[in-house]
Amino acid sequence: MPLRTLYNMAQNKPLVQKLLASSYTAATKAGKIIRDIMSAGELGIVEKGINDLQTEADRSAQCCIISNLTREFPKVTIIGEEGQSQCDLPSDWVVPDGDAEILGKQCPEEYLNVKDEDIVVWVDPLDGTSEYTQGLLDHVTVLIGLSVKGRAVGGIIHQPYYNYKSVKNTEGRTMWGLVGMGVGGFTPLDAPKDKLIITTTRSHNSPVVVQTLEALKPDEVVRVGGAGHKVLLVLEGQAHAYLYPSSGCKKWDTCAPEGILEAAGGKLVDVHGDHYDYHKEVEHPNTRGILATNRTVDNAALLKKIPESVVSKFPKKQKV
Ligand SMILES: Nc1ncnc2c1ncn2[C@@H]1O[C@H](COP(=O)(O)O)[C@@H](O)[C@H]1OP(=O)(O)O
Ligand SMILES: [Mg+2]
Repeated sequence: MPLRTLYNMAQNKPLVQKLLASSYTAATKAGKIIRDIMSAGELGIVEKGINDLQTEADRSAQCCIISNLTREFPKVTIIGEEGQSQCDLPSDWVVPDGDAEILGKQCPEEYLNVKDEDIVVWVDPLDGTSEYTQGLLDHVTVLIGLSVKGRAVGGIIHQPYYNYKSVKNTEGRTMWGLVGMGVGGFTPLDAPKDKLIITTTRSHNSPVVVQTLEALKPDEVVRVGGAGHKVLLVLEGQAHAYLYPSSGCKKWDTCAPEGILEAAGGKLVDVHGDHYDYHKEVEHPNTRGILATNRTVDNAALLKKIPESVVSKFPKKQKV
């Protein structure tokens, strides 16, 4: 599409739709940066905490996403995993346009009057950092989540190494979702009937995770890295549920996955069945654990199988 046409199209669109479209192109560019840094071989690994790494790819991908979005949406709050420090955006990391497919959609009515101050964007520039450093590249995702008035309503999951084992020089894939508008870049699928497949952490295991899995008696446990990757397995029916009874994940790990999953008819809640809040003052850790389910799964029925001795370890959401 000619650039001028795309520009005019974007001008007339509501803020949430423009943000989603620009997040799509920013996440895709961040994926290219992540692949380039891996190819160059200088990962620049820093230990942020116990079992918590950061690489040059995390830093550069965040620089690309936050700088591009801040340039276009200076009044929107954007919170990134790697802090808020400003960076100089190289000219070839600038993404001038949003995604044309998203901009071409009809925006649901509920977003028409959403203002800058109603939105918080949660950015995980590289989810699955330990797996990235270990060469488990298909576990890596770039996550940009959109929350409106505290609820996760949509976002982008970009998988920079999608099919990299079979496709030479893969450019990855970029998936989007917005509650009320639908999803794109992938096909949501039902989980298989008559069995239970649960995906959970591979790099942050704990006795509570093991105890909970035993109680749910799954037919199969799929241990992979990254919150984004695990929710993709749920979205595409390769797992019925993503279970993580732990407080390790943060808001930037779950905002985009939750928004896209809910746009596809699934659900992501804490171990008590409550949604997380994503407003700008909220604490970053998801201290109440996670259960995300495929659109065909009865989330509440699965929650009931989590033993009370596990559920009681997690605080309940404070009602306001
Ligand atoms: N204990 C923890 N410390 C730091 N990050 C964690 C922890 N547990 C989970 N995470 C984050 O949540 C994501 C999902 O966890 P897991 O892969 O263990 O299921 C991880 O990719 C990691 O994000 P990141 O890789 O962006 O630091
Ligand atoms: Mg993460």
